[in-house]
Amino acid sequence: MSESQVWDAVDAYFTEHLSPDDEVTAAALRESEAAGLPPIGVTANQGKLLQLLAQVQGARCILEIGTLGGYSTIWLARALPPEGRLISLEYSPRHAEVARRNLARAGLDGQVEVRVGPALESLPRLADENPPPFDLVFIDADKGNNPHYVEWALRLTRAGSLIVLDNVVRGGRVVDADSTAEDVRGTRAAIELIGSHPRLSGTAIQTVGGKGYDGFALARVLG
Ligand SMILES: C[S@@+](CC[C@H](N)C(=O)[O-])C[C@H]1O[C@@H](n2cnc3c(N)ncnc32)[C@H](O)[C@@H]1O
Repeated sequence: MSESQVWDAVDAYFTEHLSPDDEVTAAALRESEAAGLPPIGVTANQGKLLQLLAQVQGARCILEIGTLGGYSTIWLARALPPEGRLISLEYSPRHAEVARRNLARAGLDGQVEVRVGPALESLPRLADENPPPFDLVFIDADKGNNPHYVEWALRLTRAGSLIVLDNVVRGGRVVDADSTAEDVRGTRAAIELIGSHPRLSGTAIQTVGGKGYDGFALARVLG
C-alpha cells in the first residue's frame, strides 16, 4: 500500500467506528456530487471533530465562512441546542442552493441560514445587525482572505469563543515564505496574525487522511 492508501484506510477505519455518515450526511454528499460541486469539503471524521468542538464550547451561535454543499454545516448545526443558530456565508449561489436543499433534508433549515455573496461583503452587513457573539467560527473559504476572516471573527465573537481555520498546511506549502500563491500567503498571514495578536491564543495541527496532507488551526479568543 502507498502512504496515501494507508491514510485512506485509517480514515475509513476511524470513520466506520467513530463518525459514520448517516442517511442525511450521505445524501448531502451524494446530492452535492450530483450537482457537480467539487469534493473539497471536510471528511466525516473532521466533521465530527467540528461537532465535538462546538459541543465542548456549548455553542449556541456558530458562524461558518464557506458553505459548499452544507456538509460541514450539518455536522456543526447538529451540535446546537434547539434555540441555537448557525449562519453560513457562501459566494456561489449554486453552492448555496444545493446547501439549502441539503439542510432542509436534514431538518436544519429552521436553525441555519445560508447567506450568498462574497464573505467580505456579507460580514460587515452581519456586523451591522449586532448579532449575539458567535461561540465558534469555522473559516473554510477562499484562503487568500484568511487574515481578513480572522479579523472579522474577532469582531463577531467574545472572550472564550473558538476560531477554527481549515486547510492550513496544503501539503506542506505553508512553509514556503516566498510563495506567491494566494492560499499560502493568506494562510501564513492568518497564522502569523493569530500568533501575534494579543487577543488570540492558537495552535495548528498537521493531519493526514482521506483529503491528503493538510491541517487546521485553532484559536481561542481571549478577554
Ligand atoms: C472548501 S469549500 C467549503 C467546504 C465546506 N465548509 C465543507 O467542509 O463542507 C469552500 C467554499 O467557499 C466558497 N467561497 C470561495 N470564496 C468565497 C468568498 N469570497 N466568500 C464566501 N464563500 C467563498 C466556495 O464557493 C466554496 O463553496
